[in-house]
Formats: sequence, C-alpha cells, structure tokens
Amino acid sequence: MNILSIGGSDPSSGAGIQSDIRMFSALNTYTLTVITAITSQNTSNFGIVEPVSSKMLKKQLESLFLDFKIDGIKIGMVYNSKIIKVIYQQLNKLKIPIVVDPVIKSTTGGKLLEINAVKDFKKYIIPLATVITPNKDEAEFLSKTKISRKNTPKIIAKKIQDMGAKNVVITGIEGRNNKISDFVLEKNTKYVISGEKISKINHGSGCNHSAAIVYSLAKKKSIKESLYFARKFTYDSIKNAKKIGKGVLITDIQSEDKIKEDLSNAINRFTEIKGIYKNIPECQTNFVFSKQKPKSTKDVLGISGRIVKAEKRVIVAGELKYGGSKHVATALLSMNKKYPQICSAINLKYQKTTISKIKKSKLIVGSYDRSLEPKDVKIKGSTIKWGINFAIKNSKNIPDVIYHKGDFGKEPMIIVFGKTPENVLKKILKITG
Ligand SMILES: Nc1ncnc2c1ncn2[C@@H]1O[C@H](COP(=O)(O)OP(=O)(O)O)[C@@H](O)[C@H]1O
Ligand SMILES: Cc1ncc(COP(=O)(O)OP(=O)(O)O)c(N)n1
Repeated sequence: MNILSIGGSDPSSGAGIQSDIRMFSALNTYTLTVITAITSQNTSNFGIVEPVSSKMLKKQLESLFLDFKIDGIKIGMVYNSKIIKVIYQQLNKLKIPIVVDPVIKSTTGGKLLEINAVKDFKKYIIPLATVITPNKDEAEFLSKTKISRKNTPKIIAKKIQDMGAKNVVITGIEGRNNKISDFVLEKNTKYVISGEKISKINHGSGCNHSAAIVYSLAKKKSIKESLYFARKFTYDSIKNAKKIGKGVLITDIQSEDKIKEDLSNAINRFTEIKGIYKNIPECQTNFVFSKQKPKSTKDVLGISGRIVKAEKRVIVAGELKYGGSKHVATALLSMNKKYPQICSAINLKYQKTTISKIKKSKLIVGSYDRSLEPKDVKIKGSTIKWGINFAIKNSKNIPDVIYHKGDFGKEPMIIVFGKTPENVLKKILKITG
C-alpha cells in the first residue's frame, strides 16, 4: 500500500513528514512524501519556515501521480495560500481517502499556517477532507467559536463540516477523571471516543492520529473503525514517547518487527549462556515479549514450540508467534495488568541453588504455594493468574522473579520478569551459571 504525506519537514522528526515516514513504516506501508515547507525546529523551540515554490510543489505532486498508485493522502502543514491552491488543483478530482490535519500552531509555539492563508485553507483544503482532525484549539479557531455549554462540540463540528469536510473529529477534549475524548461528527451521526489521558507532553500525537486514520481508511475500513484504530495507535505512540531531545517527548511506535527482533536476539543470547541447559525445566522453557497494553495472549509474542534441552545444549524448537505461549504469556498478562511496564518473561527450572542466588542478588522475589490454591481456581484452570496475583499482593515492590514449589504432579517453576527481553536476560545472567 502507498500513502502520500503532504506536509512540512521537521528536522527533529517528531512531527511533519519525517514523523509520518516513521509511522507509516511501522505500519508496513510505503510512504510517498511531498514537502510544502522546510522548518527549523526541535523539541524545545520553533525557528523559521521556508515554503517551497508553487512550481516545486506542483512538480513533486505530478512526479508522484505519474508513477504511483496512491491509496490515501494525508495533508499536514500547508503554510500559505500559494501552496494551498496548488494542492487543491492537484487533488480535487481524486477519489481516494484524504485526511486533513489542520496544523496551525506547533506544540512549541511555531506558526504552521499564515494568518492570511486561513480563508483559503477553509475554501480549498477543508473540502478535500474525507476526515478532518482539528484539536480543540484548532476547531475553535476554524469555527471562530469557543466550546462551551451553549456551543457544544457538535455545533463546532457542524460548522467545520459545513465548510466542506465530510467527517469531523475534534481531538483532545479533556474531561473529568483523567479522561481525554475525541468528538466525532460522521455525516449526520455523532459519537465520542474516550480514554485515559497519559500525563506526557509530547510532539507528534496529532500527526500520528491523522496518519493512522488515513492508513486504516486506505485499507477500506469504515470511518468508525479507523478512528478507533487511530486512537489506540496514537495512545501507544504517546505511551512509548521518548525523551530524545532536551524538550518535549517524541512519540514513537514499538513496531511488531522491533518486538520480534528484540525477543529473537534475547533468545539467541539465552541459548548461548554457558550451562543454561541446567535451567530448563521438564515442561521446557518459553520466552515472551508483549505489545504495549496486551489484552490477551494473542498480544504476546512467544515461541510456538519451546526452548528445549538437547543433552548439554538448548535449542529453539518452533517459531516466534503471537499467541505462541500459553502459560508464560498468562503469567506475564497478570503481571502487566498490575505493572504495565513489565512486558517480558521467561520460565526456568526451580532449583534451590537458583533461589539462593536470586536471594543473594538484589532481585525482588515473590512466591506462591500451589497447595493453597482455592478449589474454584483449580476448576476454572486459572492457577497461574491466581498465583501471580497472590505473589504480587504479597510483595511491596515489582517482583523480578516469582516462583512456586509445585504440588502433587505439578512441576515447581521460576518465572523471571522484566520490561524487555534484554532486561530479563540481565536478570537471568545474575542467577544462572
Ligand atoms: N495525553 C494524552 N493521552 C492520551 N491520548 C491523548 C493525549 N493527548 C492526545 N491524545 C489523543 O491523541 C489523538 C491526537 O490528538 P491531539 O494530540 O489532541 O492532536 P494535536 O497534536 O493535533 O493537538 C487524539 O485521539 C487524542 O484524544
Ligand atoms: C512540519 C510540522 N508539521 C506539523 C507539526 C505539528 O506538530 P506538533 O506541534 O507536535 O503537533 P502534533 O503533531 O501533536 O499535532 C510540526 N510541529 N511541524
């Protein structure tokens, strides 16, 4: 799939064209780009803007339209009237989804749309939009109306829809109980998408949101499905935002490929630890790594077979697959529910020597006694969940390791937890060998 991003260059790659390339790549989508303006900005300050000429803009667009099948277009920073008019001339006959992110001011205070271009923005760019995604301030600015009890988000969204956008999403409306909501006016239907507000000031969430919407629309999903997808995608990107520069955080997506790469590297290194075969239990070992906010074992990457003992070596039997692990993944899900930063785990053979090494190292250890398992837990088969929750409850801090000594016919086990497979590996190195 090919998606075209039309917008400004942000050298810090936190927003604009460079951010879109990162996001579409994380979604395994080829990004075509047309630059409207070059900006100088970083995570703290906004410098200057140099718009490209109309001729340059037109040539960029023509060169792409002549060569590629384009499945969707995202429009970000357009800056001035000349740019706006060229975009309109080139795009107004297209029949593919177009998402407009009306960027007016950057988080760092930079001007992304000239004030004397606002009229043309409304006249030419807004009517191109299959979906337009103003944040609350942008919606108030475009509609010239402050959101209030009288002037509800619906009234404001309708004003923007009347300018020609087919569907309007007003993002980032803050509510009570740490909630943040997006108000949607889809043709004649209205609804609200609400969720938890992450307390991070970030660069790029709006760009990611509109990028994810166009990606999903280009995959022929409905407006509603696309908005829910984009909301989750953006939430993950904010959750995973990193302090790369000195100022605001830069949003990022932990791509599935990166999860695979990290887990695969850690598994390879695990198999090379001297004498590690002594730590493989009878039921063998699995090593898992989850996506952010995993909901079920389907969001946890693990080995579809196991890491097995072959005399004095260990070998990986099976492939990395989401849903590949049941037991270790279930233990991780219980831990992650309480401590969302914990996304990786491995199970090892229970040995008294390992437990005493764990106790000597500074790792935090929790345990549970399977003979205390309530009957209904046994019947429901939710032993692991019960055990991990029991150990968490009885530990003041996040346990690095949880073990149980088994029960009649049940093998004792140690599970090592960490934020990443690399983090788990570091803990294993402290307690094995
Ligand atoms: N702090 C936050 N926590 C969770 N979601 C957020 C947060 N800030 C914005 N969002 C969501 O991210 C998406 C992009 O919105 P927003 O960041 O408001 O756009 P913009 O960058 O244009 O201001 C929306 O779905 C919005 O609700
Ligand atoms: C070139 C460029 N385009 C867009 C923006 C807006 O980024 P930001 O201020 O972080 O806002 P959101 O991406 O979160 O809407 C920019 N700064 N530069």
